[in-house]
Amino acid sequence: MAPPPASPADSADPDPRPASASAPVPITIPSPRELLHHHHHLVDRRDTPRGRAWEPERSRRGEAMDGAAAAKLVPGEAGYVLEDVPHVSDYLPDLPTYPNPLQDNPAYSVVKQYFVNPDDTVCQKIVVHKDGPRGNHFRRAGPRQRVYFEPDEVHACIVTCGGLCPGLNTVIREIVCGLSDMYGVTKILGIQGGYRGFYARNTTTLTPKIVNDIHKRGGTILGSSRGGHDTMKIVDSIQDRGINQVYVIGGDGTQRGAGVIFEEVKRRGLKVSVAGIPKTIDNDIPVIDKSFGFDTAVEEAQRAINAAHVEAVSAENGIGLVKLMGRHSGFIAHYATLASRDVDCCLIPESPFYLEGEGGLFKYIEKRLKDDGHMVIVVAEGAGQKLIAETMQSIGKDASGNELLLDVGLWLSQKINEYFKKNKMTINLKYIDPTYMIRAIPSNASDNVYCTLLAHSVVHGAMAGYTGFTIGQVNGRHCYIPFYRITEKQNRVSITDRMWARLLSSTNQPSFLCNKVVEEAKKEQERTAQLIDGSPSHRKVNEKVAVSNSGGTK
Ligand SMILES: Nc1ncnc2c1ncn2[C@@H]1O[C@H](COP(=O)(O)OP(=O)(O)OP(=O)(O)O)[C@@H](O)[C@H]1O
Ligand SMILES: O=P(O)(O)OC[C@H]1O[C@](O)(CO)[C@@H](O)[C@@H]1O
Ligand SMILES: [Mg+2]
Repeated sequence: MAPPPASPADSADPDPRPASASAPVPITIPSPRELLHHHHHLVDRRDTPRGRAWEPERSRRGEAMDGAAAAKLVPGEAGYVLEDVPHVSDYLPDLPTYPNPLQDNPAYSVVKQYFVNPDDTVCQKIVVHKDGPRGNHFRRAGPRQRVYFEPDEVHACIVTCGGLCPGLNTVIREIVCGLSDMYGVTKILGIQGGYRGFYARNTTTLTPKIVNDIHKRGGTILGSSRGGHDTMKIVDSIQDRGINQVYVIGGDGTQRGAGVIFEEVKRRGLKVSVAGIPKTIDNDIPVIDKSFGFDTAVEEAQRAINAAHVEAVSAENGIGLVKLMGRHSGFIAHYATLASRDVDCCLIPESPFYLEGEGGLFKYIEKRLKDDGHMVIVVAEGAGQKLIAETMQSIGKDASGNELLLDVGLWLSQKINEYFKKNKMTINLKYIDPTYMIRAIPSNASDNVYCTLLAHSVVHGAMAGYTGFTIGQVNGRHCYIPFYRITEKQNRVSITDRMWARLLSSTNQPSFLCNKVVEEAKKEQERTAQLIDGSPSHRKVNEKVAVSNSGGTK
């Protein structure tokens, strides 16, 4: 039988969050827009491609931004700021806590210092200057000595939303096994078909036995969907079913949806942890080191690039053209190109290119064919969309409001063929589109381990009562990140970064950049660096703290 609950007041709990008496008192800064004013994405995202994507649900997005408005910023010495995540006890202050059952688990009890220190945080910016501020930190993930849910009390659910990605089934498996093996939880529901499954589909019971083999399969055993996020119906379903831990696996849209669910759960005063596991094959989620499935995608892309290379070298003036995924962020194309070394040109959404004239793509292809007799081009699906739109009509949006892309691969094939026909030069172009084949495979070994750790860390967080957070690896350490930090901007390839320069030097392709584009890209990088550094906002936080400590006003 579980030991009786200890009241938060009299327990000698070394962890539970409003931490020890000596720890800095968390302050709630009412307006992060003010604190993070230099970060334009937070102000109004209606004009950004992503902002537009959510227009049908703008009111909900508005609510999600309230999560940011209640940012829990805890300042410390030398410009240190902890950007903390919400906790169920923030709005339900008298909840009992329980000893973590892991302490009696033979597998884990041998680990020295198994429970993480409650004061551990993970810094967002790993490279700092001697006199620079220590910067932004997130709460370190991991098991706490005391938890806010008894195993018998937990009724968890898992949902997967958005596009497929290698590793989804591994994450599902490891949430189920983590809950069961580490915490003795037995009630776990699978929500079918994404968010709409909460109110429009039957649920599936998930047990370690049922999920035992699923990591060997691609896709998600729960199914997924776009659109259909009806907050009220979803939270009604959570409430009616008595669900108290919600694990949401998905991309930026999904995490935004989870943020809204969290706000509504909080408004209703429910003891429910809402936790996200970021998923996107595009690797476009900010803050975290990389998203799961990305490694697998880059590895699988090699097969398509190899095929393109073989085709190209075997024909007269052979051109192998491979399209890879990457709606707004060209990471897969970038890394697959760097890994392969057979690629002569990589085109990504972040780096505009042009076809005609000196320094354009056609002249470069011509030169490559004259020099080598063949070439391989990798293009990310979101590349060149503006160019294509000059001659083709937009094809609308998907159910979630994401702009549907025009097929850059087909368009480019046609343009290249036309150009060389006009110039009376024989070419043999083979276009390979492996996009869905790459996305649908199971995760590789390294992603399997990554997914396992993410799943276990998210379970520890929910059991400890944290909510409104996404689990993420930052500088190699797992931590709990507030939803709004994951959704406020997009991770994109920086074309003024050393990594992109490495690619340019490996392919020898033209940079296609005029000075104006380079300057704009540098400014954007500067803005992003400031956000990551957080120095202006941290100074503001510290100023505010100093003012409130001295009782003064400014
Ligand atoms: N602002 C929002 N508020 C509430 N729900 C949202 C919001 N944005 C997206 N969603 C919901 O999240 C789900 C997934 O969104 P979307 O289809 O954009 O995929 P995603 O999670 O971004 O993943 P990916 O783009 O990597 O495939 C959809 O059901 C959508 O309705
Ligand atoms: O599954 P769908 O709706 O065709 O979406 C494809 C999109 O999903 C992603 O795989 C993930 O966002 C993108 O790379 C791609 O543009
Ligand atoms: Mg998305």
